[in-house]
Amino acid sequence: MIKIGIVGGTGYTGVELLRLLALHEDAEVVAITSRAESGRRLDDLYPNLRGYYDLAFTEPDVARLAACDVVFFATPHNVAMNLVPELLAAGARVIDLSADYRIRDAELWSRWYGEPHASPDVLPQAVYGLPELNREQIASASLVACPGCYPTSVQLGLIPLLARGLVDTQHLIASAASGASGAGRQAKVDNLLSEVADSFKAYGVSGHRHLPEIEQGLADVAGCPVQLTFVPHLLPMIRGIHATLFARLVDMSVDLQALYEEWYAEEPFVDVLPAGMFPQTRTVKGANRCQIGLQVPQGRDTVVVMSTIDNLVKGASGQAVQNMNIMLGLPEDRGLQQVGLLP
Ligand SMILES: NC(=O)C1=CN([C@@H]2O[C@H](COP(=O)(O)OP(=O)(O)OC[C@H]3O[C@@H](n4cnc5c(N)ncnc54)[C@H](OP(=O)(O)O)[C@@H]3O)[C@@H](O)[C@H]2O)C=CC1
Ligand SMILES: CC(=O)N[C@@H](CCC(=O)OP(=O)(O)O)C(=O)O
Repeated sequence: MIKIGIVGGTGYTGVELLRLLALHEDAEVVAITSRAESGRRLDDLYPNLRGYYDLAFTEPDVARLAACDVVFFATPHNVAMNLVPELLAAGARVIDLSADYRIRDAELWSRWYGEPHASPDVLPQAVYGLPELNREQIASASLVACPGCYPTSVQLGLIPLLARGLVDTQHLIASAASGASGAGRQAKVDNLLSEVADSFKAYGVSGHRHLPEIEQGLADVAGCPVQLTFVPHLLPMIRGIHATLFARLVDMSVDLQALYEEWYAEEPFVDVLPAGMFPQTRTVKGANRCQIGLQVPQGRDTVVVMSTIDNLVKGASGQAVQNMNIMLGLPEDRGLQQVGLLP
């Protein structure tokens, strides 16, 4: 059995890791941390997990975590980057769900996150955990930086167009909407039911911290710098991201539907819908799946791609387990065979 530690076990991505790992036949969670709930049984806080775990939350203790084979960080940014060097030195493999190791350039990271990076020396070891791009490097990585939820949906939606050089790389647009669980479990006025329900709004229009992460990934695929206008929105629902992506075609000779179907044909967790069918957040809810639909309206020169994920699964904890499976040489879908919850 692979021994698993989770730092940040009370948050939404932490408890989603626990839900997925409860049915993973090769993994056993042996350490789970929370400073606020230290000493409390996890099935007391999360009764859906009764019968699956006999564990209580503990303080984050590096020695205890270092004894695990794999440590997940389901913490806000600025936590992993302080503890990871010691864990790597002890021989643990780390999967970080936060943003600490997603951006290769420490200065760029600190510009967007507003503080210096605590372990820039470790950054070159980190592999960006988008399996559809980096499967080989993930397999041998000691440190995997899981992508953010918006970056997963946007990159999976645009990769085939950029890899084939079919669109103008300087005028990409992503209009994306997320459910409220994307903001985490911490109490904030903005996430109260009466603030979120029955309304729809854009936020972070002047610059969201996922922008540099998305541009870094898309530039790698395109082989040149790209410019993206990225506008996130908050949707009055709990789970799900719907990204609508716009790009101007510079080559209109390619059958884009066929390109996407071929590009993702072997990918277990990306589903290209048939022509004329468009994805919904509810059909990927609870599943480690990205569903994509595309259209070139009126046959003009703009392609519109719609990409949906569950922010807590393919956008976070499911993708983290997918990365773990790849790192350990297990079948990639182990523990990840959930079907979307409809309705
Ligand atoms: N929610 C989402 O849809 C997605 C989230 N992410 C990223 O995943 C990470 C976790 O997100 P989410 O689960 O939503 O966050 P939550 O706010 O819901 O949970 C955060 C967890 O981290 C723990 N924690 C907070 N501060 C510290 C600290 N200084 N040291 C140790 N533990 C700490 C908290 O427990 P305690 O304070 O008791 O220790 C809690 O268990 C974040 O970096 C987020 O950006 C990525 C993709 C999607
Ligand atoms: C709805 C909502 O608030 N979503 C979050 C996305 C959180 C996330 O996935 O981001 P990191 O892992 O990069 O912190 C936001 O826009 O900040």
